[in-house]
Amino acid sequence: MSAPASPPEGGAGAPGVLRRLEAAIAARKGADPAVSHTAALLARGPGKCAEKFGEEAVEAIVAAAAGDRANLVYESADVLYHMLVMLAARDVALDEVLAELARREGVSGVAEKAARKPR
Ligand SMILES: N=c1c2ncn([C@@H]3O[C@H](COP(=O)(O)OP(=O)(O)OP(=O)(O)O)[C@@H](O)[C@H]3O)c2ncn1[C@@H]1O[C@H](COP(=O)(O)O)[C@@H](O)[C@H]1O
Repeated sequence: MSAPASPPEGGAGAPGVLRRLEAAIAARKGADPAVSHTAALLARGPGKCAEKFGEEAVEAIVAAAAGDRANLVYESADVLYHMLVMLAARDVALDEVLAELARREGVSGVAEKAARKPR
């Protein structure tokens, strides 16, 4: 019997911490908003979750523009958490996003943009 084909190096999966965070967020759906920040956010609806993601992204942008490395790391963690909450609010799995990234692997952004332009 021949050996199974090797998966692409590194695979297309999320690191454990992102997987655990996605599961924690999913588990908070319908939980008591008084004891869970995630539940409180989800209870306010997908629009509010998207708005919070935008606010956190701006905070990361400010840190990056200021060259505040420590704050950029901190705010980027907030961005990732709030992105997962926003996705959960719309029932989009992290795997769907990762599959899109995997699909793009090896496709130059410059070539992709050129292909989109009308001929
Ligand atoms: N990773 C996070 C995480 N990152 C940031 N935050 C919270 O996100 C909030 C962002 O602060 P803001 O002041 O911007 O938001 P806010 O307090 O809603 O203020 P307003 O804008 O509403 O005035 C803070 O309360 C942070 O504690 C997080 N809350 C939860 N998690 C993860 O989610 C898990 C479940 O948390 P709970 O849902 O709270 O049980 C935790 O174990 C963590 O792993």
